[in-house]
Amino acid sequence: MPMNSARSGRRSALDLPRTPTGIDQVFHAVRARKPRRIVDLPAEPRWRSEYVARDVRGPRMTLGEFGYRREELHHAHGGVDETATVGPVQILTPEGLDRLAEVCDKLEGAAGSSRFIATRRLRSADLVSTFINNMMRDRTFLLTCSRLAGVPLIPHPLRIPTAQINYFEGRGRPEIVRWHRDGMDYVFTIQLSGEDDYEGGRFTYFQGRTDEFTGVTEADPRIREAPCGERGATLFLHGSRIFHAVTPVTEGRRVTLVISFFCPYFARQDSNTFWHLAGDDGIPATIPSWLRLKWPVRDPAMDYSLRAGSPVITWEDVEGA
Ligand SMILES: O=C(O)CCC(=O)C(=O)O
Ligand SMILES: [Fe+2]
Repeated sequence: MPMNSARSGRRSALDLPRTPTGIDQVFHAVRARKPRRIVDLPAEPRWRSEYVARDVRGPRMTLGEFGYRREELHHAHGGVDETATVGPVQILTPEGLDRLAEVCDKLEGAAGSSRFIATRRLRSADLVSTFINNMMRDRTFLLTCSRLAGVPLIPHPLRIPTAQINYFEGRGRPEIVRWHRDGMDYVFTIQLSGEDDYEGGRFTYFQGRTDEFTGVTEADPRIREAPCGERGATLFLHGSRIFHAVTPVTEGRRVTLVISFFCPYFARQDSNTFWHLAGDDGIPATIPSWLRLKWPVRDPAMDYSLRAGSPVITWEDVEGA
């Protein structure tokens, strides 16, 4: 079993609030503001394909191990999309990680507060950072992510949620990630700080179906902690099917980059909902993105790659490892 049970901090993990749903989600959508644009962009190092680590492999859990039945999962290309978690793995070389951490540090001033899921975050980081944009659209990086998840992946065409930097500091109001499931299906979280840099900040998840989460108690052994303390630790999560949260950072500073991908072949099964997105970005910003996601296409790999400004990744590419 790749992940350890959360012994320490289990109590505080379940004390975390849950992301609003239903009518509360609509209130968030009405109040939420479109992500800010920053005018003075910091100078950045150049992204290089060599920053992608070689032969990235890690422990994997299936959605079956979370209680999902095969018939509930996406089927395509003779297989089942059943990867629940992979990792943590080191997806970047030490130098690549240093450069990415530098880039994310410099963007902190542009982060905005939110009470929806993560307390302080910068949405659409790839629209302001050429480094992150190029990293996410690098064919070697995309193939590495696709092979970890087992399906062809490109950056999500919704654009605003596709690259989010979360910042946590242990002073003032506690900075957390509420219990939530992501709107996104294919989510990689890269730790840009190491556990020596902060206290708290545990990545906690529920190893059960999302419809079993309500009413879960502190003693439930399915509340677990992912061992993501190492700097650079990258965890893949089938985000829409797994409840997860981050406990408050009580001291120091924790920074993560959360990148969300899209499988063009499963475009119709994409798990995002309009109100989940609008809860974070507001209604006006969500409408055009939503149309771009839902508009039918003829050739999914090609057409969605155009929408996401990404190289094309096909099933054949994933298999040709
Ligand atoms: O910062 C983290 O470790 C996880 C963040 C997360 O789950 C999210 O932003 O959706
Ligand atoms: Fe999340």
